[in-house]
Amino acid sequence: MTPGARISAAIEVLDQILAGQPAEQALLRWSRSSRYAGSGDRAAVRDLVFDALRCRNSHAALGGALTGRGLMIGGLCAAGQDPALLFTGQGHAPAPLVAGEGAGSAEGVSNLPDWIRPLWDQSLGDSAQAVAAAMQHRAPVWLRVNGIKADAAEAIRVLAGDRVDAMPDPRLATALLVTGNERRLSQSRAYRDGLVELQDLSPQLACATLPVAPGMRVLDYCAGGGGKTLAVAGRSDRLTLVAHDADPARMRDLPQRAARAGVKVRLAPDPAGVFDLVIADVPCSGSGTWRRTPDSKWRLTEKALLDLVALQAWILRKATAHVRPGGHLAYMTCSVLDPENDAQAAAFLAENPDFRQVSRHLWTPLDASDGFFLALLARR
Ligand SMILES: C[S@@+](CC[C@H](N)C(=O)[O-])C[C@H]1O[C@@H](n2cnc3c(N)ncnc32)[C@H](O)[C@@H]1O
Repeated sequence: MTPGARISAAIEVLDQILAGQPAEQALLRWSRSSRYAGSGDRAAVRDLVFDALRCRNSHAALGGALTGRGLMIGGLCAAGQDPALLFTGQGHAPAPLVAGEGAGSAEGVSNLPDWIRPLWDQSLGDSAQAVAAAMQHRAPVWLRVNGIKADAAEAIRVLAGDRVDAMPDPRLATALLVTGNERRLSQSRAYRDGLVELQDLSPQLACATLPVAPGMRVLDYCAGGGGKTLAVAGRSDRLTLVAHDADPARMRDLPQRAARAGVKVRLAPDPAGVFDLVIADVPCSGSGTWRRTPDSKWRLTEKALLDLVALQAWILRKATAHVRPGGHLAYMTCSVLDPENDAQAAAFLAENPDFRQVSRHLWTPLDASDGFFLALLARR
């Protein structure tokens, strides 16, 4: 596909998304109906669509309309390119610009939904603007080195054998930043053999602070794909790892991932007994990951956020029953919003005087990567 044809495709997909279709669904539909598009084309169209969603309001303002076409014109203007060079009407390129298109200004335009801005500012204080600005850019790809199988140097060497470039990070010995050929990763030997897993730096930093020691019993109460279970597994020997999720289908890939990582994880539809550490990586707004899922930024509603906060409180109540006296509860979200983070932890502590807060941390793109919150709570 020519660059112009890719823009036409992105316009088509964005129009579907603006009409209410989830981004992944709209992209899938387009790629199914566009068999001529190669993998490079599909990746390029996806990048154009996600870039536009990250900066939806400012690109619409620059382009002159909140439409697929307006967003693409605005995106080119924001990148300092002349849209007229690609909007030629030739071949599969979009039609030439008309008066007013590409002549707007994005001065003072925010790329957060209006209703969330006061909450964002209150939650992030002095860093609110800088974090919002960071959310307008693509997120880097991070890997976690599986300490059971390799160290960082070995993982980098094996990745390089498959022409995937990665570099270590001074903040964490197990974290690697992918610097080249990330699309080859899933086919690489380092990934297939379980030397590395995809995991953002911020949850890695959070998991690295959890109190884990040989022989401990750990329950991952909202295990999903098992990202946190596996991060903890790499930290110590002889751990008993139990994974639970209200929706067992979410744990579908966990046995295979665990086998690849060389660890044993027991899936528990109905966990019993008490544990030294219970991880509650609860469903949340995902506001810390809006660089990766910009569509969800525009889909989140006040009502949905309230529902999530209520669900988080309910899950905490259930998970608490599994924390042994003297044990820990690790409450995690990939959100930067206070009602899901400190306010939730404070409400829990007010209801549960037998718990105390040991520590809390909010990571953001300013000091780590995605927005991620951890409150570590100890049972007396
Ligand atoms: C943020 S995701 C977990 C991601 C996972 N820990 C990982 O690292 O891949 C939250 C999970 O909580 C699960 N969940 C929702 N309600 C729950 C409940 N009441 N009890 C336990 N898990 C629940 C969801 O099915 C979802 O898989």
